[in-house]
Amino acid sequence: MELDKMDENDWKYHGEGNKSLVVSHVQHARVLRLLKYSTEDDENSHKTTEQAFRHIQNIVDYSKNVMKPLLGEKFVHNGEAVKLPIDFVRQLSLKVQRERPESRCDKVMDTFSGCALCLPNLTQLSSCCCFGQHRPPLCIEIKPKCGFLPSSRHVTKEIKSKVCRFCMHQHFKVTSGKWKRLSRYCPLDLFSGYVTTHPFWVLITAESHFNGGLKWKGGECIYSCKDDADVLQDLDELAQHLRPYFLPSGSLINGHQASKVVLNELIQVLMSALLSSWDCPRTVEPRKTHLPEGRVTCEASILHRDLLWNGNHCLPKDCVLAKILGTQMHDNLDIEGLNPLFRRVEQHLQDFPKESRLQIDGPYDESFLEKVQNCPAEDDGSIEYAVGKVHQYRVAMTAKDCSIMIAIAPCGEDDGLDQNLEIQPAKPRFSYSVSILDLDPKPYDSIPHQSRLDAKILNYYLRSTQPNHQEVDNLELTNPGLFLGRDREDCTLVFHPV
Ligand SMILES: O=P(O)(O)O[C@@H]1[C@@H](OP(=O)(O)O)[C@H](OP(=O)(O)O)[C@H](O)[C@H](OP(=O)(O)O)[C@H]1OP(=O)(O)O
Ligand SMILES: Nc1ncnc2c1ncn2[C@@H]1O[C@H](COP(=O)(O)OP(=O)(O)OP(=O)(O)O)[C@@H](O)[C@H]1O
Repeated sequence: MELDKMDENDWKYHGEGNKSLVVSHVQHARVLRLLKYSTEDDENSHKTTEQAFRHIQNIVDYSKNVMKPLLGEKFVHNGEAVKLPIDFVRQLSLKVQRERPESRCDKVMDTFSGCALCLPNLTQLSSCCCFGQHRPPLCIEIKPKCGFLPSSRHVTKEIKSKVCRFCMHQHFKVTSGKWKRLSRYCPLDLFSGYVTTHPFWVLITAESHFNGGLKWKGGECIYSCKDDADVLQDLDELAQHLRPYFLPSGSLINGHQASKVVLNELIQVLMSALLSSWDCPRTVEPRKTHLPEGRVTCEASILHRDLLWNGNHCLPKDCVLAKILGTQMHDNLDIEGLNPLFRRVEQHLQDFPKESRLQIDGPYDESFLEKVQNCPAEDDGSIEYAVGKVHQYRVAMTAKDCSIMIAIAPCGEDDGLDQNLEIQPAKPRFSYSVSILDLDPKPYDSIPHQSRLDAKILNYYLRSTQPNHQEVDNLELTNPGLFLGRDREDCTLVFHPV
């Protein structure tokens, strides 16, 4: 990429989240991730080039030096911070504006600093995998969210050890209007290690709202979740795109039946990608990560509880889900247990305002990772313990909010597969790559907000499911949310390690 010859016509809108907007190159497998600012946030919108560059460099350092060692070299692409010509950024901003979803337009793209994060386009496999193939790669993005129930002795509300945060939180989201309806996705189903197609069905259809459902073919978005969409019609359309990949050209199956077959094939590939032990030779039975008893079932999940209870709860060691779950579990005190430690750090910073060795806002280097990994097991009253726990909590928050991209491509017998695993769920054969994205550091000063949010989520959930509930806090509550539908049949498939 020649930074002095940037042309906005070479880039197109790709997607965005709460904090960044992403454009992809029309020819090369690169994306630029630009910062976004709230229109009301004057202070941030005028971040200087140096400040914005530092901010993006912090993201790179955090991905590279902290999240990559925790999540695995193979899954994380940290990218590089770049400075772009300001005219290019302004033209780009005008160009992409009409493509942006209305729900994201409460924020504007940063056109002041000229800084961005340049990353590989993870919706496209590296060329070696598609060698000799005419079909473009497919890609599915999912956002798994938090996959365990807290077991901390600091948790004061019993419901938190029964119903997972995602299932409780969605009642609040529906009530506040962020989501139009409840989803049947429960992260604990996905992370349970009990192999069933249910969470995958939910994830690849519109049922999961923003927690999945984005699909690309050759880098072009072919399907995204819409709140008001006709799910069945949309799925048939999606299946049309997928048909050439999963059904032989002469196949006579048509209509909904064909859609079901094709989507099931896709799910098999997804399951293999998410549950493959990447560090194990494929001929060896993968080692398993056993999940703590009693922490794997969420009472709000629609998956049959007896199935989960009878299951052997383990994820193949080193599969992407085990890596993410392990990192999420660095939050082992829960926000309730973290609060007093956060206050200890605050007090210390008040007493020693020039203190920088705690690395609250970085640098995110080996020494930061050391604080995360070598935090004392018991509270010895020290500032080291408190800051270690705060850092662990922030690392866990990042892992609870990351997304997974699974890019898959059909491959012929002789294709070079290099680092990508090859699987054979059915003919034809596929290769795939798995990446984890959105690994930004979560701000230290968002911890008090997390604490308030925790109480709010709990109250909304109890209020909407238990009419006689007494408030946990004196928060103002309105409109109880809806209840989960439990009418969906599930289909269980046997998973064979590859
Ligand atoms: O609090 P949550 O669990 O709703 O997560 C937020 C996400 O909502 P989600 O549930 O995925 O729809 C939210 O995603 P959306 O904007 O809803 O796509 C953000 O990722 C937010 O992180 P940040 O403030 O941008 O760093 C996320 O906030 P934190 O990870 O900082 O809590
Ligand atoms: N390297 C990449 N390759 C392809 N697509 C990407 C890449 N990085 C991000 N995207 C796309 O852009 C979207 C927004 O990026 P990202 O999730 O990093 O934004 P965010 O604002 O940090 O999100 P959040 O709302 O979680 O804070 C992603 O959901 C994904 O679809």
